[in-house]
Amino acid sequence: MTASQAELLAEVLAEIGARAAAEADRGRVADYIPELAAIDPSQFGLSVVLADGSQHSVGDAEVPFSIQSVSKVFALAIALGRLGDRLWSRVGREPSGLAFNSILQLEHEQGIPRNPFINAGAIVVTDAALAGHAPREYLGELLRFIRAAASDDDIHINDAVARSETETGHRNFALAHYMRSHGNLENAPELTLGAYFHQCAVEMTCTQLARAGRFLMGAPGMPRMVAPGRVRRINALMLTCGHYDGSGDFAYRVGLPGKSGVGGGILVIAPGRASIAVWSPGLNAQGNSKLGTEAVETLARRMGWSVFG
Ligand SMILES: NC(=O)CC[C@H](N)C(=O)O
Repeated sequence: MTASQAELLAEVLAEIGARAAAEADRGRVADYIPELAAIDPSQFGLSVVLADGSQHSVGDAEVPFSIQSVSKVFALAIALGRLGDRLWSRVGREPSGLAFNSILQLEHEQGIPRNPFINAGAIVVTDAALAGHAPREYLGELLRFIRAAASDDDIHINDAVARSETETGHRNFALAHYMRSHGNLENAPELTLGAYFHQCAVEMTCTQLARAGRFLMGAPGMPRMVAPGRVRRINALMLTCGHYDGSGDFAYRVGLPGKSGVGGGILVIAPGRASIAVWSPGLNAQGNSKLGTEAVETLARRMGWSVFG
């Protein structure tokens, strides 16, 4: 990065931070998971790791938050490592055009979820990643993967969040049981969901998450967790499916692969250039961070980082 680009990035981050602090309409915090309903919506953080390894942050970038569905990216990397392309007989690769927790398509499509990033798809991915192992072993592997990707051992699962979701996760239980009835879940729904809820309850800061995303940048010198061809495909799925029924809008506005979570975090990859983590707990109508989306829209536009040139 040249000195003038570094100057531009510093200017853009300061502008994004100031705008986020002043924003009155911050979206709505997810309240269907009681532990998340209590999060203060005034928070905002953003962190960027560049291809030269430098990291640049603004706002509450050191505050841990629940990464929720951003974890689906790491779970997918692990499941693909275990099963390879056999995974695609159990989950598709098409955008769903429906809410993250929708059950609608499963009946028409023989219990095969549209993609690995909607809840139904991620539950199948976790079920596949378990591959005969106990949830505790899988979660250990997931944490090892994330810690190695982030080069940071201080990343943990928040048990209170996992418990809170287990108690209220009736929709996810319905999805899991429905897929089990179609023979698309190998384990008992309670077992797979136990792993899934804990996976969603991983907590990270923006600085940690941006570092954990480095393996998806496809840039020299970054941690190599999966093969380059797989990195491209995970990015393709993030671009087309990473924001549920808001994926088209995110691609249009930001032009980069991204994966959101209902905790208000988004991991965004500028291939070859940057790994970006943004967090603001208030969500838009599709369950994606409102200020987070606006912030990466500004960042990508000002830095010229769209994958579409
Ligand atoms: N969009 C999300 O982040 C959803 C994840 C959440 N744990 C759920 O299963 O409902």
